[in-house]
Amino acid sequence: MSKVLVSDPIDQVGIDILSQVATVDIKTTLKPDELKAIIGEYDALMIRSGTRVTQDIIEAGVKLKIIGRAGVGVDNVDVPAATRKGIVVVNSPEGNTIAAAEHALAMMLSLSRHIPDANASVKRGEWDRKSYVGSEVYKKTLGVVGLGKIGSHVASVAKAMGMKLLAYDPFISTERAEQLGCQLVELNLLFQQADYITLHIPKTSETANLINAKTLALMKPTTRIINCARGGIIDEAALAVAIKEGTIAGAALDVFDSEPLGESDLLGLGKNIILTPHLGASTAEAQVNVAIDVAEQIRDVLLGLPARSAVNIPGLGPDVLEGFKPYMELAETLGNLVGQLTGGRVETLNVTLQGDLATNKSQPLIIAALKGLLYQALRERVNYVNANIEAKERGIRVIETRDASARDYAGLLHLQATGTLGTHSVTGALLGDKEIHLTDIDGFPINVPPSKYMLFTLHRDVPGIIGKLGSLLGSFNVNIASMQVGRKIVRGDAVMALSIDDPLPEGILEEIKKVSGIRDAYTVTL
Ligand SMILES: NC(=O)C1=CN([C@@H]2O[C@H](COP(=O)(O)OP(=O)(O)OC[C@H]3O[C@@H](n4cnc5c(N)ncnc54)[C@H](O)[C@@H]3O)[C@@H](O)[C@H]2O)C=CC1
Ligand SMILES: O=C(O)C(=O)COP(=O)(O)O
Repeated sequence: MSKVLVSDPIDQVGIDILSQVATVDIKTTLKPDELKAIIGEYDALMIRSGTRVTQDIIEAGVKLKIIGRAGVGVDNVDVPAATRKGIVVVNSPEGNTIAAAEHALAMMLSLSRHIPDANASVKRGEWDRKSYVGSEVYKKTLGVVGLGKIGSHVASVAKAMGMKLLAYDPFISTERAEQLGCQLVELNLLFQQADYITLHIPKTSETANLINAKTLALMKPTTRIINCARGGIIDEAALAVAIKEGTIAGAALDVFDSEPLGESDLLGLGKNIILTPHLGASTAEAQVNVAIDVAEQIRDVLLGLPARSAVNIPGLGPDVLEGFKPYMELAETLGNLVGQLTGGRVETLNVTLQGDLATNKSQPLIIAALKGLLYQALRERVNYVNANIEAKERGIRVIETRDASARDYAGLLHLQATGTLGTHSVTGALLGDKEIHLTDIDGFPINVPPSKYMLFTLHRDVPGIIGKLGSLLGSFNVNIASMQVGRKIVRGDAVMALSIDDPLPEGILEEIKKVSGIRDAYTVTL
C-alpha cells in the first residue's frame, strides 16, 4: 500500500479520501531536518503553506510521485526540482478563492474603520469614539494588482460597494477587465491614483519587492495597502517606514516575508496596520474544498491516473487530458516504437500531426511522444512531468510539422527519429477513436495494431521469405500471433510486422538477419 505524509493541518475529509488508497501519516510539526529524514518512505506529500519543500527534501524523497498543495500558492515548493525528478506538483486553483477574496475585503473595511483596535479598546473597558473615526470606501479608488481568480472576485464585490476600480495585470485582456468594471492601467499610475491597493499576484522573481521605497513614494498619503497574496511582494522595512512617516496611511497584511512573523518593524505601528497570521484560506468551506481537491488528485496519481491541476505538466489540464488520452497513448506507443527501431542516441524527433491532429494543441502529444521515446533509457523515471526536460537535457531536437490532410484516416501521427545509428519512422492512427493502429513503418504502408512483443523485418519482396522466417521462428518455439507485409512496389523492398506471443529468445535476431533476402530485423517490446 502507498504511504502519504500530511505535513500541515488538512481537513479530515481529505485524510479520508487518501485513506481509501494509502496509509496516511499526519505529522504537522516536523522541522526541515525531520522531514528530510523520513520523506524517503513516502509516495506522496500533502502540504499547505507551512511546509517548505526544498530541493533537499525532494532529493531525499526517493519514492515521491506527487506533492499536493492544499491551496493555491506553490512558492514554498521547489517546482523545478520536483519536475526534474518527475514528481507531479498539484494544487487547488479555486478551492480557496472566495475565502482569500473575502479576507482581503474584510481587511480593507477593517483598516478603513479601525475595527481591530476599536474592538480591543472596548475590551479593555474604554469607550473611545474619537480615536477611531474612519473613512468610507464608497467612491474611493481601489487598485487591484493581479486580476486573476481572487482579484476578480474582490473587484466585483468592491464594484458593488461603489468603488472605482483600476487594475494592473499584464496577462489580462482589456475586455476581461472591462467586464469586471476595471480600467486596466500601468502599475505606476495605479500606485499614484489608488486610495486602496490590493495585491492578488503570485510571488515570482518579477513580483518580489514590487512595493518598495520607490513605489511607496508614488502613493498618496491617504493610500492603504492590503496584501493577502504573498509575503516578499512588499519590502516590509520600507513599508514600516512609509507608514511611520505618513507617506501612506496604512496597511493590512495577511502574509509575510518570513512566517511566522516574529520580530518585525511592522509591529508597533498602532491602528494603521492590521496583521493576521496567514488566514486568507482559513475558512471551514475553503479547507473542505482544498482538502477534497488535492486529496482526490493524490489518490488518482497513486492509482496511476492523471491529475486535474498539475502545475508542472504544461498544457495538460483536465479538459485536454479528457479528450486527448487515446491520442496521447498513440503518441507514447509510437515514440516508444520509433525509439527502439532507431536505437542509440536520438538527436532529432520530427513530429508530424496530420488531419484532425493538426491543431494548436500539439504540446500534450509531443510530451507523450517524448515520454515513449525516452522509455528505453529511463524506464519508469520518465513521465509526463519530466519528459520535456529530459529530452532537452539529452539534446533531442523536436521539430513539429502540421499537415491538415490525412489520407484514409481522420488524424495521423507521424514520428521520425534520427540518431547516432540511423533514421526510422512510424505512423499511427486511432480506429474508432480509441484503437491504436500502425499505418506505416519506414515509409511502408501497413495496418496492424501494436502488440507487446513485435518483430519487424526489412526484406526483398521475393517468394519464400515469409516461409523461411516462419520456420526459423518455429524452430525457436516462437509463436506468431499475426503477421503483415507492407510494400510499395511488387518485388521491391518490403517490411514485415509480426506480433509474437513472447519476447524473442537471445540470439535469434542475428539468425533472422542471416536469412537470404532479409536486410535487417528489429525486435521491440511495447
Ligand atoms: N492569504 C492566503 O491565504 C491566500 C493567498 N493566495 C495567494 O493569492 C495569489 C493570487 O491567487 P489567485 O487569484 O488564485 O491566482 P490567479 O492565478 O488566478 O491570479 C493571479 C493573477 O496574477 C497575474 N499576474 C502574474 N504575474 C503578475 C505580475 N507580475 N503583475 C501583475 N499581475 C500578475 C496573473 O495574470 C493572474 O491573473 C497567489 O499568490 C496565492 O498564493 C491564495 C489563496 C489564499
Ligand atoms: O492557497 C494559498 O496560496 C495560501 O496562501 C493558503 O495558505 P494555507 O493553505 O492556509 O497555508
